[in-house]
Amino acid sequence: MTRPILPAAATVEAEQAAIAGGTPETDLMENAGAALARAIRLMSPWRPVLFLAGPGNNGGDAFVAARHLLEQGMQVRIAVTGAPKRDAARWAKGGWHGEVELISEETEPAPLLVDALFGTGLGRPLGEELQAHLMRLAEGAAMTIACDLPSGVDADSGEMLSPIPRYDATVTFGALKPAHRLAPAMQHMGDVILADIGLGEVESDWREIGKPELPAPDPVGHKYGRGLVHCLAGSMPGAIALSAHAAARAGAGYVRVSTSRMIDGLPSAIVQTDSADALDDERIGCLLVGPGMGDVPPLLTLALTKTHPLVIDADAIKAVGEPDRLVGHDVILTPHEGEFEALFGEIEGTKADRALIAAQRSQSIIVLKGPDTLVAAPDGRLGFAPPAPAGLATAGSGDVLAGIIAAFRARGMEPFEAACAAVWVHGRAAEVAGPNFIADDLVAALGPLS
Ligand SMILES: NC(=O)C1=CN([C@@H]2O[C@H](COP(=O)(O)OP(=O)(O)OC[C@H]3O[C@@H](n4cnc5c(N)ncnc54)[C@H](OP(=O)(O)O)[C@@H]3O)[C@@H](O)[C@H]2O)[C@@H](O)CC1
Ligand SMILES: Nc1ncnc2c1ncn2[C@@H]1O[C@H](COP(=O)(O)OP(=O)(O)O)[C@@H](O)[C@H]1O
Ligand SMILES: [K+]
Repeated sequence: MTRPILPAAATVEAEQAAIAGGTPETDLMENAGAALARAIRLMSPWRPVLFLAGPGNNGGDAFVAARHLLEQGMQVRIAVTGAPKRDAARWAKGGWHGEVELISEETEPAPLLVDALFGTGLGRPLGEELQAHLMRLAEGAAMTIACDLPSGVDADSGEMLSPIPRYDATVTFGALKPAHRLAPAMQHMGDVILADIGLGEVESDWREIGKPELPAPDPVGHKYGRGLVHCLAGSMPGAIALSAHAAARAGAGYVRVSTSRMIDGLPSAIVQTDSADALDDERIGCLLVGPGMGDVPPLLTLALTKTHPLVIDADAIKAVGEPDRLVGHDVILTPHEGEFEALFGEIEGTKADRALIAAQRSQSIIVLKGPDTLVAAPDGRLGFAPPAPAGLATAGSGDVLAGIIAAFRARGMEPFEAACAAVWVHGRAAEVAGPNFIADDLVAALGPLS
């Protein structure tokens, strides 16, 4: 099961629904604080802890967690910004019988810092002084954990309203928030641990992309049944060669490239053809256009005259012109930010909003790439990629991703599922490939993952 992701307002709605269903708010906070304490014990059983508690319910969670840890014999201190402003937080503070410090220059760091200043309720940047205390106390700690979100992060956009330290872990409740999987905040989260606090089954069209279930080869199937990927080569055939190779290693039964001249270095198993008729082959499970296309827009036009499922990448994205040209086709588009803006212009909102609006306008699956890749569907589904190595920022890695998507689509996966699965496999291939890999190494890593 993949982990649900909810924007801040929807999190509050889920919380309110649980309360309306008979779970008191204080029970939710008790569960959150107990889960935070359990995570702390698992990660660092005996380090003395300093909790920083803010005025809202994020701070309330800290008082509950501190009580649990003290009962378990740990050394715990708690330092606050002031008095709690919320009923549940006041209740939580009432259950704490230890000392309470006021956060100031005098506050001594501890080996383990837990930041429970602000969570989903952060409405503005931290005051300068508080922000400086947070940084100083984080620097003085051997390990840092954020309660729900690092304080300073906008839960929905992943923007940092104030600078924040890098945390070893973030413990969140009920559902992930978009910021856990959006740059720049995501790089500061460490491991993101999701705790069940009694909200029940959280329904959301937004989910973290998890390990996919790929279709198993039919024991009595043939190569076309395993998926025929057809690639259109353009003026720079090296890129489509990478895509074709990736498609083959990602389990397509047959990979073919339309090219007017032989491409060197492609495995012999990949068929090269200059026959125009090859494109009318009804067995084609996915047609890929764009990698290395160069300034040859008729290639995209040609692809759009066919009814095969399409992956449109790289130069071909810029050649689309108007998003509604894609309506009525079965398309997965794989833009990076530059290609996205070239096709869709400037769209207001968070990265999540922009990807969903683009999916609506083009009636296509949008794979909006970057360190925080998103997969958006016109029906509102949104997949958030788990973190992947920054080494993916290397020439040709996008071509490899396009080839994997085409293979999974040709293998019969539904377009949104195929794109999500490919993004997951691409990220794991980068982990397997180790440091300083080149795009060809990603291809080599695909076999066991696909
Ligand atoms: N959802 C759930 O199911 C559950 C949620 N839980 C927990 O609740 C958290 C959300 O709690 P929350 O809504 O009280 O907000 P929170 O983040 O504590 O801060 C708001 C307070 O800070 C203030 N304030 C804001 N920005 C500020 C700034 N820059 N500088 C100074 N002050 C600032 C703001 O007051 P203001 O001054 O704006 O009136 C307000 O008083 C959530 O992250 C999770 O940990 C769990 O308990 C269990 C169930
Ligand atoms: N810093 C990063 N961390 C993780 N993944 C990244 C990072 N930068 C880029 N990527 C991924 O690498 C791939 C790059 O694709 P693209 O920009 O099309 O490059 P190219 O055109 O060189 O193939 C995308 O899948 C993108 O999500
Ligand atoms: K926090």
